[in-house]
Amino acid sequence: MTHLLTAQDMREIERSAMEDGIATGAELMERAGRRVVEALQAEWPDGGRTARRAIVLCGPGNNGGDGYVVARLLHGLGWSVSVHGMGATEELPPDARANRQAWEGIGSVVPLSGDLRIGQDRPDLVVDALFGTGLTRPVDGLGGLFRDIAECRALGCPRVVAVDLPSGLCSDSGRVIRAEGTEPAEAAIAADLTVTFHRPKLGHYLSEGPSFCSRLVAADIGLRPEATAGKGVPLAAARAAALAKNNASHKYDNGHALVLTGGSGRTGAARLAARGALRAGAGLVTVGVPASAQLEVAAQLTAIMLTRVDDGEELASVLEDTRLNALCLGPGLGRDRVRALVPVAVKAGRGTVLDADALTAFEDDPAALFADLHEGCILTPHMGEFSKLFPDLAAPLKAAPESGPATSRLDAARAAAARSGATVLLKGPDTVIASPGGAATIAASVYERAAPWLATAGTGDVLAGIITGLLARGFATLDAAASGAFLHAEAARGFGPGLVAEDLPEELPRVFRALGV
Ligand SMILES: NC(=O)C1=CN([C@@H]2O[C@H](COP(=O)(O)OP(=O)(O)OC[C@H]3O[C@@H](n4cnc5c(N)ncnc54)[C@H](OP(=O)(O)O)[C@@H]3O)[C@@H](O)[C@H]2O)[C@@H](O)CC1
Ligand SMILES: Nc1ncnc2c1ncn2[C@@H]1O[C@H](COP(=O)(O)OP(=O)(O)O)[C@@H](O)[C@H]1O
Ligand SMILES: [K+]
Repeated sequence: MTHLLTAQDMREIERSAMEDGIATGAELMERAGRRVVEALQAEWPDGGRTARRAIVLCGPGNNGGDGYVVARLLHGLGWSVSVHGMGATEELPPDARANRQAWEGIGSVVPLSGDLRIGQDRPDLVVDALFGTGLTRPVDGLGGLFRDIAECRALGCPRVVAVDLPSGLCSDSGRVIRAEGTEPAEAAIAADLTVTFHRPKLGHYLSEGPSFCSRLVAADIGLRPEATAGKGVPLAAARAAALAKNNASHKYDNGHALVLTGGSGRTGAARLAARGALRAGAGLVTVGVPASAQLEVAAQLTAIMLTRVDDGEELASVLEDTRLNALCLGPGLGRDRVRALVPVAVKAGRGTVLDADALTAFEDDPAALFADLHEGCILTPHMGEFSKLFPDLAAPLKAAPESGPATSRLDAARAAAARSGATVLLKGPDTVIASPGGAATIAASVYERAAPWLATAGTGDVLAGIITGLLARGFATLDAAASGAFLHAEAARGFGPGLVAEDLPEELPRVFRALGV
């Protein structure tokens, strides 16, 4: 399982490797530079040409130090290399200084100026080794150069390789550190290939990170895997063994999910959720309908059952059947039904997914919702819904982050979980999931797992249903949310272009089979 690290985690791992004599800083830097060169050779094997030209941009810290190693190695491979560096040699940290001096035995270091324009030179490659995990404030005075690089890159030349992290990006949040009023494109360098070391960082997966990294390689620099134990946030995955059904089980062993719907004409969302719950493997799924929608829903369902739930009292009486062990409220529910049903549902103490209307209906008084939430509850907002329930936590995500580490979507989800007492799943290509105790996971549909066809109406309803189905099957809360988000994205990837929400539940059997369930 891949764990995403913070910059602090990485510094600790590096420090303990040096203390334990696993490697010196100089060795790690040499390996880092070498891995970058190997990765770019593997990425662009068209390098048979002899007269290749690279511009290497080196910052004032150890990221710059990696850059001087890359410059030296490319030179050794016959590249024509020009190096533009920040800071005076004697002010660089020791390993970076030594590598700059080694480069100065080969070529010169031109002081980096914001007036540099690579368009005139047309290099084949730009190596961005300005800033990595140590960026703490907006990059000053290089906006023109960054724009120039972006414009040339858009024309197909040069290729840009980022050392560890695209400069300007915050390693912990994936957000571009920039002054209010500046554009991300003038505050960070977008890369074609990003080569990071040991393990990916949170910033490679969150927010703008993937679009600035483009492609990500995590290269081994000889740090021990054990050093990472207990650190980082796992990427969500699903386990075949947990998803398999016991051969001796009967339907009630796999739980009974209840999905509440709104009135006539707005039952599609709950039906999508119910289908998601059924395909996720719940033993039974029932839709709770008001009188006005009974015929409409009955005409549309077959394997899914139906029960009348007109008000809170009826819901309480339906929930006397303790075999109903997982509830889903929100998709298409309507504000009035939310107010009537959500308090009853939450007080019943079952695994409960609250989505859509069940969140926004509490916009005026989120505390009224939070008062009754318990550890079996999962809130599944997208950013708009999140902003309504947690406006103060959403605000820093909307403002330009002027210092690093910047508040991340993960920080916001963790704070929301702690405040609400429920697991919070904040949706997006970088879905973050946090439980009230602080445990978290990231279900990212980025890089080779991109699932852009999920951006269509109703897919969130299916996600709520899949998670409800897993809760019904007995998955622990965080696991249900994480596995559900993973399966949902895999279903979208499996179906591919043209996906609409209805396709997602029907794709799940193929996802299970591919996982070896
Ligand atoms: N950890 C590991 O295991 C390994 C790490 N390795 C490499 O080290 C990198 C981390 O190095 P790092 O800590 O020196 O930070 P880095 O990103 O070079 O920047 C810090 C410098 O920039 C400065 N500075 C910051 N913001 C600025 C701004 N806006 N404008 C101007 N200056 C600014 C800051 O100055 P200060 O804030 O101190 O004033 C400081 O001088 C990491 O990304 C990886 O590439 C590898 O060698 C292999 C093993
Ligand atoms: N570009 C994207 N890449 C990956 N997943 C996405 C993308 N856009 C949306 N999604 C996912 O699709 C779902 C959309 O849910 P939501 O916004 O609630 O839509 P709806 O309310 O129409 O069902 C979420 O699971 C979200 O994470
Ligand atoms: K960099």
